[in-house]
Amino acid sequence: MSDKTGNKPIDVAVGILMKPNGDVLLGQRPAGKPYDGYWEFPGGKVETGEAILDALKREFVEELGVHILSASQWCGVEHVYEHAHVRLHFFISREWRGEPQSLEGQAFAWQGVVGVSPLLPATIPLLEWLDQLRYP
Ligand SMILES: Nc1nc2c([nH]c(=O)n2[C@@H]2O[C@H](COP(=O)(O)OP(=O)(O)OP(=O)(O)O)[C@@H](O)[C@H]2O)c(=O)[nH]1
Repeated sequence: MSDKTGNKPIDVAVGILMKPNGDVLLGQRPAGKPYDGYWEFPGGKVETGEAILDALKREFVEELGVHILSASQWCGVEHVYEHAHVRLHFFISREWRGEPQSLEGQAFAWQGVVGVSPLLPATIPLLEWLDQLRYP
């Protein structure tokens, strides 16, 4: 659905890498992007004609040098920011190849109980759902 300004949502593929102990990987948005310095799960915009899972895999290689081997679609969230109307497609991956590297100069951190802050507003509600999944 379009928002009040008639803008169509932008699809964004977002990945939650989850270790066997439940730790998840967060990254900090680099300088120059909207909400720079905010923490998020890695990912990015889906390109025209691209499958969402392919976008997820591409972003992880570009940003972190990580090859996602399998991922399951988890949930979707829509959010209207002042800069964009986004439709976030969250995936959970427990199988990947490679150690995350900071290829775009961003900070990243493995977190159990997520303690990094601030988080992107649309991502905040996810943490409670994620904890229900990780620590039932
Ligand atoms: N990756 C990611 N993006 C999120 C999350 N939560 C959330 O609201 N977003 C929003 O989704 C959009 C992602 O776009 P982006 O600017 O990071 O995408 P990109 O890497 O393709 O950027 P580019 O425009 O520089 O190519 C942003 O508007 C961001 O605010 C999240 O947890 N992870």
